[in-house]
Amino acid sequence: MVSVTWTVASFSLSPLQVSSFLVQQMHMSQTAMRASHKDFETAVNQMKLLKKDPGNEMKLKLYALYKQATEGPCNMPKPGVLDLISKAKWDSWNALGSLPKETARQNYVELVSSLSSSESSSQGKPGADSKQPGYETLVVTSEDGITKIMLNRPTKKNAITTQMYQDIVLALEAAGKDDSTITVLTGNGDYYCSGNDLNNFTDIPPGGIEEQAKNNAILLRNFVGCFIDFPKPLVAAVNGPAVGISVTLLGLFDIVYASDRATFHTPFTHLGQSPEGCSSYTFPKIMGPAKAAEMLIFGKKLTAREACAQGLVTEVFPDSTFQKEVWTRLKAYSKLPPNAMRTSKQLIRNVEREKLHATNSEEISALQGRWRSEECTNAVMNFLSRKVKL
Ligand SMILES: CCCCC/C=C/C(=O)SCCNC(=O)CCNC(=O)[C@H](O)C(C)(C)COP(=O)(O)OP(=O)(O)OC[C@H]1O[C@@H](n2cnc3c(N)ncnc32)[C@H](O)[C@@H]1OP(=O)(O)O
Repeated sequence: MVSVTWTVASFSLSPLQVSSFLVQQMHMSQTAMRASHKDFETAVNQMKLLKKDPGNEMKLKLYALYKQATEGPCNMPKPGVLDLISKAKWDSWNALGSLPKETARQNYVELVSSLSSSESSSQGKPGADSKQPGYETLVVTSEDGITKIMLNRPTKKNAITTQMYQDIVLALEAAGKDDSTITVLTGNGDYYCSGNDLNNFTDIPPGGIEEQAKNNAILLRNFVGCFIDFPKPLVAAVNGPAVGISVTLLGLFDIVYASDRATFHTPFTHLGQSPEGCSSYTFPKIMGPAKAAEMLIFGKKLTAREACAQGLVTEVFPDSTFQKEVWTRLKAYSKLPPNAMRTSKQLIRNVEREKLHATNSEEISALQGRWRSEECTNAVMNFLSRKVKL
């Protein structure tokens, strides 16, 4: 896939953001020393050396300032509403109005300088997203007969990128074949997972939205299929709030342990989308049709205790002892005879394996329609431009 992104001073820009910050930028440096062309060039080169992605919002600000500094006020025709990326670029640049080139240059230089210094002062600090060799955004460890797959984008609430869907599939395939007896999925940081990374929708291939919907459908079918066919006991350790696909998939796990800080939210309608992860089948079966409808159609958010009362969660632990209690319990389970556990899991899954795959296909074909809809486009744009928070 060729991703449609903008590259400004080495960063690809794929965001949707109309920021009031840009307007503030107009006034920010009117009294500051003017940056020379040389300072500007140095800042452009400095951007190439930054190790950490500064985030979409910042990249968008830099894009607009760069264009203003090099070309002056926005002179392009306004793109159509469905051309998400071009529209976001246009909005950002246009918001700078008649900001003089020198001021834009100065603001760009100051912004890059603040990014460079915050990067050097935060190096090595805990809490930042870190990369493990092999996987971009997962930490996979195997110990005491347990393979742990930890989502590792804490600063983005462990939102699942396209790369991450693929990495999770690879990690599950490897875990299914390794020596461990149990596999656990969990999250790093305060969230378990905030669901699909909505920026995935801004990565538009040459074939446009149609091709994007087809690619997403293939990705999702394979991803959910891996959970349906996973051969060993699969446990979710839900360490914090869970959103979207990270909630729907829980119906395919064998055990779901949750911290009492966790919440369970499936805001599909708000996003102009429809349920996935086989939840249109598993949720009504687990909690009954009325409760399932309230979650899947109306986006009702459940607390951990409510989710437990409705059968989606196996057991809730106090957040302060969550890790200790869960891992003690799992270590004990991991010593049980592995083949007997696998056989029991297979017997349970075989009863409905075909039904689950059929549900996966049906949900994905409904979603393909949703992804092409204006409801979905507008909802994603709203989130990425921060007009609403779910
Ligand atoms: C291709 C296959 C598709 C499969 C279909 C899947 C469907 C779903 O999963 S639908 C659910 C999608 N998820 C969401 O709609 C959640 C969106 N996120 C939020 O509403 C909020 O971020 C929050 C409630 C999860 C957390 O709010 P808050 O505590 O205020 O933290 P921030 O919003 O500041 O988040 C920090 C940082 O993380 C970014 N982020 C969080 N979640 C997502 C996400 N799902 N997609 C993209 N980005 C996300 C957020 O934008 C912030 O980034 P920066 O502003 O750059 O710091």
